[in-house]
Parts: sequence; C-alpha cells; structure tokens
Amino acid sequence: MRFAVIVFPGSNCDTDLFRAIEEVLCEEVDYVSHHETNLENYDAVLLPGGFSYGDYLRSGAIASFSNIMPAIIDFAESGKPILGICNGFQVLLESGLLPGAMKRNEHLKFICQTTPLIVENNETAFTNQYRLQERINLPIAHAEGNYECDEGTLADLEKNHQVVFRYADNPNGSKGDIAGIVNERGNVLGMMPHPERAVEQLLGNDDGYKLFQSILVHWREQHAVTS
Ligand SMILES: NC(=O)CC[C@H](N)C(=O)O
Repeated sequence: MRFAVIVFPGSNCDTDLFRAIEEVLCEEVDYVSHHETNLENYDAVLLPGGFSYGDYLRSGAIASFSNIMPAIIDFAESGKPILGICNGFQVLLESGLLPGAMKRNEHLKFICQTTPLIVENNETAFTNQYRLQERINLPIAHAEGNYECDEGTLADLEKNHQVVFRYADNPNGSKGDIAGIVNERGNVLGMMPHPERAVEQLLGNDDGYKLFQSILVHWREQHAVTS
C-alpha cells in the first residue's frame, strides 16, 4: 500500500506521520508537496497537523486553495481513504470535504495534553481494529479545535454514525463532544487528536497504531484476490 503525506508551508507533523507509516506500519510512503496536482499513484492520502500558512484567516483556510486540492477532491470522490489530522482536519473542513467548521478553543488557549476518547464507530476504514466504545488516549495540541456545526448537520452526523471519535472529557467546547468525523461515504476522516504521535510504546502510547492498521486492513480486504 502506498501513502501520500501532503506537505503545506507550515505543516509540522508531516515527519511524525511519515515515520508512523514507514517505520511502524512498514508501508510505502512519500511526501507530496502542495504544489503537486496528481495523486494517481497513491492508495491513501494523509493531511498532517501544523500551522499551514501560519493559520492566517482561519486555520486551514489558505491551504484549502492549494494546487493539490483538486486532486484531493478527486481522490475523495474515487472513494479512496483520506485522513486529516488536526490542521489536516481543518483543511478538510475549509475545503468542504467534511461538514462544519472550527472555532477557537472555548477558553481561548492552546491545549497540549493527552485526552481520553471514545470510539463511536468501529466500522470505518479507519477504526475497524478498535472495539466499539473502546476508550483510548491520544495527544491533542491545538488552538482551534472547537468543532461547530448547525443543529441539522449535527443530527445528520449522529443519524449516519459519522461521529467516529468523541471526547470523553471535552477539552475545547466542541459541539457534541466531537473529536473526529467521517463524510457520509465513510472514506474521509478528520480528527483533532494525533494518532501519529501514539504509534508505539517508545512514544509512551500506542493507542493510535490501530488507526493506521485499520486503513491497511481495509485496503487489503478491498484488494484481496478471490478465485
Ligand atoms: N497540531 C496542529 O495541527 C494544531 C495547529 C492548529 N492549526 C491549531 O489550531 O492550533
């Protein structure tokens, strides 16, 4: 399986993500610049955390107009998996690939801590290795992680089981305690917590590993040779 890690000016979790794939998941991975326009050679696209374009205007707003964006939208339409982590989630919201928006954290402070989460849907390409309602701990590190949407959107997210991760102890004021959502088709996941920072015990926590493993298991199931 071949992964693309998209690099924007100001991305700062791209190396963590690259190493999680190359050294822990042991799959192929390339950095792909925001200047590029083609993602045909990839099976999954990863949008890393960071401060793309310095978070000017709103976090993710300028990156959502990058050269690479039409290819990311085509990739989503083809049904292949896209994972946006933290700033990557913000880019997915700003580009309209996921519904809703991010506001500043409720207490207007940057939060950097490990946070308990509940796996609310374990039937996605990203969470099939977790148990339903499994409680996991992942690091968060953001200033704009206060998820907001209108009541109709929230009702749709709940009805379609698009809320994948919920905060057990809402740290930022997110509506519905939402920490991560998928699109209706289920192939685009945005999440504020950082699974790539928790992929092996050497990092003190491996609760994020199963997320990457899930993507691989899902891809293998789709590409299984049947006779
Ligand atoms: N680690 C991240 O991606 C967080 C940065 C993000 N732009 C913020 O809201 O602060």
